[in-house]
Order: sequence, then structure tokens, then C-alpha cells
Amino acid sequence: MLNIVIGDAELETIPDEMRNDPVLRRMANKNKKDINYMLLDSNYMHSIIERYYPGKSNRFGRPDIIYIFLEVALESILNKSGNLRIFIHTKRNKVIEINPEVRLPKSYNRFQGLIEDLFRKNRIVYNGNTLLDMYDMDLLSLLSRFNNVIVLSPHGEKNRLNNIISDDVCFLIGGFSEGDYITDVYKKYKSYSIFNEELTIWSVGMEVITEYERFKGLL
Ligand SMILES: C[S@@+](CC[C@H](N)C(=O)[O-])C[C@H]1O[C@@H](n2cnc3c(N)ncnc32)[C@H](O)[C@@H]1O
Repeated sequence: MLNIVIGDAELETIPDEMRNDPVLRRMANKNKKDINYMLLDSNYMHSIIERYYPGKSNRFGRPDIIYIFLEVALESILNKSGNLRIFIHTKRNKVIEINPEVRLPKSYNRFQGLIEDLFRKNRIVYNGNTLLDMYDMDLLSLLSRFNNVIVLSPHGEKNRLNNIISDDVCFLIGGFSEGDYITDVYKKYKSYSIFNEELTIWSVGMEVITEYERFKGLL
């Protein structure tokens, strides 16, 4: 089994200090959304985020990168053959367990709506199956469930994926587009860089998945 944890993901609802912002309230009304469960999204809220968190607008509010990663990973041969488990850990210490059989909406807007619903209910159930399950847990507690954790980071020791892949491995990928992990993962786990440039989280995810497919003889 390949486990992928997306860590310190920039996936959250509008933070408390921004909820009374008149522009955001208008946006929520216009889109018929409850401001308490609306996702922070820098694609639409860049200048507002910059006002509340100067210098952070490129990092905060990136549900889009989680969406692309999930679309790519869930459609992989590895997932379809039942050998992939995905966990999203958010920067506010929520963990989302993804049922490998979930079919995500193909439109980003509908994905946003689904995740907002998850933040409201903590669980998305369809025909008796839990598709998405959300609970409180910090990143180190989540990682302690796995025997062999490898942190992926452009600042890690350079290595080839085929040298570090093994059965029942857990790869940690950062769920942010800028900066580093907020959690101090480097103290406990070894980190590796798989390429001499910074990659997107979905391309790193896909490299890990295809390498594991080769390792398992699925390719
Ligand atoms: C888009 S990057 C943002 C990276 C961030 N600037 C940093 O310094 O970690 C998000 C995540 O992708 C993974 N990543 C990106 N490039 C990588 C590389 N060359 N080697 C290993 N992991 C990489 C890491 O897990 C990283 O936390």
C-alpha cells in the first residue's frame, strides 16, 4: 500500500478575523454561501487576504492545488487497483481521509461546494459509504500511524524515487505552493528532494504514484 499524506495544506474556511469583512460577506451572499463555511480561496480573495495577512496571499487559501492533486491521484492506476490511501492534513489540524472509491466532481466550483459541506458536517456519506471523513488531528500524530515516513521537500537530500520506495511507505507532500512545512517534520523524519527544481504537488504526487506502480509491477 502507498500512503500519501498532504501536510499543512492551505485548505481552510474563512478565518474568524476575516468573517466580518464586507467584501467577503457580499461575495458569500451573491454565491448563496454561508460565510462560516465558505472556503478561503486566494484565486478570488487575493487582495483581501493580503490586507489581513500581509505577504501571505500567495500561500494562504489554495483549495485549487488540493483539487488538482486529488483529481490526478484518484484517477491513477494505483488507486483503481486499490493500492493507494490519501490523507489531507490541513494547516489548522483537520485530517480528511479520502475513500479511494470517491468520485470527485469534475468542476472546481462543485469541488469547493463539496469541501464546504464537509467542513459543515465532518463527513460525506453516499449510499451508506463514507466518502470523506474529517476529524481533528495534528500532522505528527497522523504520521505516527505509519511505519516508514518519507518527507518530500525541494530542500531534502537529493535522491531518486526508485531508491527510496518500499512497500507500505508513507510519503509526505506539502499542501502549499510557497514556503515550508509549518510542522517541524524534519526533526523526526528524513527528507528527500526528487528533482533539482521545485515541482507542483500534483506532479510530485504523480511521480510517486507511477514509481510505486512500477515497484508493484502494475506498469
Ligand atoms: C509546490 S511545493 C512548495 C514548496 C516550498 N516552496 C518548499 O520549499 O517546500 C509543495 C510540496 O511539493 C513537494 N516538492 C516540490 N518540489 C519538490 C522536489 N523537487 N523534491 C521533492 N519534493 C518536492 C514538497 O513536498 C513540497 O512541500
